[in-house]
Amino acid sequence: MTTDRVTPASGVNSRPLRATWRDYLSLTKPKVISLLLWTTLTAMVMAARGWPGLWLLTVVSLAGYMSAGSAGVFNMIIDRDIDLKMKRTATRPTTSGLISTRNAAIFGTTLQVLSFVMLWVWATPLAAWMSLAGFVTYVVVYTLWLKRTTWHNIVLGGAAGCFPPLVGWAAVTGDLNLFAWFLFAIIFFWTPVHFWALALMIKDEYREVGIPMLPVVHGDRLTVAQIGLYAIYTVVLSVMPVFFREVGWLYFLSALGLGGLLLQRSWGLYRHVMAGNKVERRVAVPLYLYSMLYLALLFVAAAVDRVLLG
Ligand code: HEM
Ligand SMILES: CC(C)=CCC/C(C)=C/CC/C(C)=C/COP(=O)(O)OP(=O)(O)O
Repeated sequence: MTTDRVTPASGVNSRPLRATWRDYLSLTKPKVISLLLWTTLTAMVMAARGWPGLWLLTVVSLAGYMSAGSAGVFNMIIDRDIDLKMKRTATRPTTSGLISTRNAAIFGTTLQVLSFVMLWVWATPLAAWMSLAGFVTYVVVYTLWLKRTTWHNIVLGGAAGCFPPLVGWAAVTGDLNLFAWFLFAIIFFWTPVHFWALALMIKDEYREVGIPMLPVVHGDRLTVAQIGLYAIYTVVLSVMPVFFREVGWLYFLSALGLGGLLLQRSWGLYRHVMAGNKVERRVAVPLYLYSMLYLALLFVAAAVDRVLLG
């Protein structure tokens, strides 16, 4: 049973601990959201081919944060049993009982409802629907359904993280074009590279709690091969918008340069593991960290290109 209040484990001070706003904020996974929001805001600039306006940027940033944050809250409620057993997640307020399930659910619901209304009223209804679709995909498709049942969880459930650029695009134009769907697809193929590089390092924790992540189910070799494949898909897909004249040479060169580094790091990890070595942090961490820089810079390049050359 989770409670609203917990007492310090030491027992020295019996004063009950109360959750602060920082604890509630931590339920929203702020660091992950920073990159999700980055893809939303840069997509807005791409859609507007310029400055989308301070008001719209502010509304979408706030509402986007609240929607993705709400998804994080429900993910932490649903997963509190396994989060409790993994070192990385054991201290989350939902697992320690610092924030009760009921309070977390009220918080998450409030964020989602407010976000939907804000996007509907001050952006566009399609932006509100796209945001809700991201929420449902993360909470229902990924967390409730796929995460515990199949190693395809990341590829299919990862679609959740592809919605933020659609939210941004729809907020500016009221609809979605082919280029917006390219942005969706780039994140779709990027996600396995991002996550499996990390999963290789924390697979023992996933094994212990019975989560069928790819390295747990099929081992390191197949995982690095899949990472390499998805890195190739990502890079190929990232240059395709150029051939549809959606972006120009500035983006093209950036996508090739950034993509080249993604392939190089994936190849390094592949060779390391295929040579019979155990996965080491010094080869997996750089790929995991670079994957985030890659996505952030690729989206900047597309935005700058469409503003300057569009
Ligand atoms: C199925 C999809 C995804 C899974 C399973 C996943 C999983 C993870 C995990 C387990 C971490 C480690 C966080 C920690 O240390 O607590 C992480 C970090 C991160 N992820 Fe993802 N991720 C996914 C998609 C995304 C997407 C779509 C984005 C943004 C576009 C993203 C951005 C980040 C960022 C910025 C971090 C670093 C956070 C930090 O330093 O604490 N992730 N991800
Ligand atoms: C538009 C919109 C609302 C989109 C929402 C998309 C969203 C919140 C994506 C987050 C992806 C993510 C952090 C997955 C990790 O979950 P996990 O359960 O595997 O990680 P954990 O073990 O750290 O909890």
